Amino acid sequence: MPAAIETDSLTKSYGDTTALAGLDVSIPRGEVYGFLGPNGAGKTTTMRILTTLTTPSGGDAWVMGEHVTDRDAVVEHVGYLPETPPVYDELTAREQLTYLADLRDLDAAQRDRIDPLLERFGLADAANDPIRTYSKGMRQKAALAGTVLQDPDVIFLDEPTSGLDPRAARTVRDLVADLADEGRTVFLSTHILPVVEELADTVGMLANGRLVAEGAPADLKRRAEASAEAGLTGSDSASDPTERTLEDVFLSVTEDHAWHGKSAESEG
Ligand SMILES: Nc1ncnc2c1ncn2[C@@H]1O[C@H](COP(=O)(O)OP(=O)(O)OP(=O)(O)O)[C@@H](O)[C@H]1O
Repeated sequence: MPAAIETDSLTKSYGDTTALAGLDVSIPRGEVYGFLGPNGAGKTTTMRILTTLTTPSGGDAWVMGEHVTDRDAVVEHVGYLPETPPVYDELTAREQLTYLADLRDLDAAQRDRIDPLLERFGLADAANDPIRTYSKGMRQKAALAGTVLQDPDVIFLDEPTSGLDPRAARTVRDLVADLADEGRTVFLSTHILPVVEELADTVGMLANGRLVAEGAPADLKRRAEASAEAGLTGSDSASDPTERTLEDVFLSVTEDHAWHGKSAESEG
C-alpha cells in the first residue's frame, strides 16, 4: 500500500529563491505529521505542491499513490486549510459549505455531511448567521468544516490555531485529534511547538527547504538531551538537560542550518 505522502528530492524555485532544496519524506497513512520550520523554510510551498496548487521545479511527490502532476486524482484525496481561512463573510456557514459542495460537484451522500459537520464543529446554532458575525475561532471552525467536507484521506493544515484564543485553539486541536483518530493522515504545519508535541506522531523540521531532523517528538527530545549532556549543543533556555523541550531541538537544528541559503532574517 503506498504511503499517504511521499516526496523524492522535491525542489521548488521562484526565480533566484530556492524554496525547497530536495525534500524527502515518507509519511504512512493515519499519521499526524508535524511540519515545523522558521518563516520562509518552505512549509507552505510543500503543502501547495502536495495539494496541486503549484508545480514542483524538480523531483517527485505522491499523495495516496497519485503523482502530484495528476491533479484530478490527487484532489479526490486531499483537504487543505490555508493559513488565512478561505471563508466568505457574506455567506452563512451552511451557505459556505453548500457553495463548496457545488464547486466540488459533491454527490448527495457527501452533501448529507453538512448538517452533522456543523453540529460536530459547534456551529449548528450559528449556521444561518453570516460568517462576518463570527469570532475568529468560529471562522476557523467553519473553514475546517469545509476542508473535511468531502471526507479527504489526507488533510493539510497550515497554522490551524494561529491567532486563536486558548479556548478556540483547544477546540481546533481537539477536532484535529478526532480527525486523526478516524484514521486520516494529517499534515500539520506550524510554528507552535506545543501543538505538535501534543498531536504529532512524527515531527519533521524544515530549514532552508531541507529536512534537518525527523522523528517522534519524544525521540527528538531524547537526542537533544543526549547532545546537551555531551556538550554538543548549547541553548540558553535549557540549562538542565532533562528539561529540554522540542523548542530547544528546533532552535538548535534550525540555527545549525542557517548558512545553507538565505537566513531567516533576510526574509523580512
Ligand atoms: N509565490 C512566490 N513567489 C516568490 N517567492 C516565493 C513565493 N512563495 C514563496 N516564496 C519564497 O519561498 C520561500 C519559502 O516560502 P514558504 O511560504 O513556503 O515558507 P513557509 O515555511 O511557509 O514560511 P511561513 O512560516 O512564513 O509561512 C521563501 O523565501 C518565500 O519568500
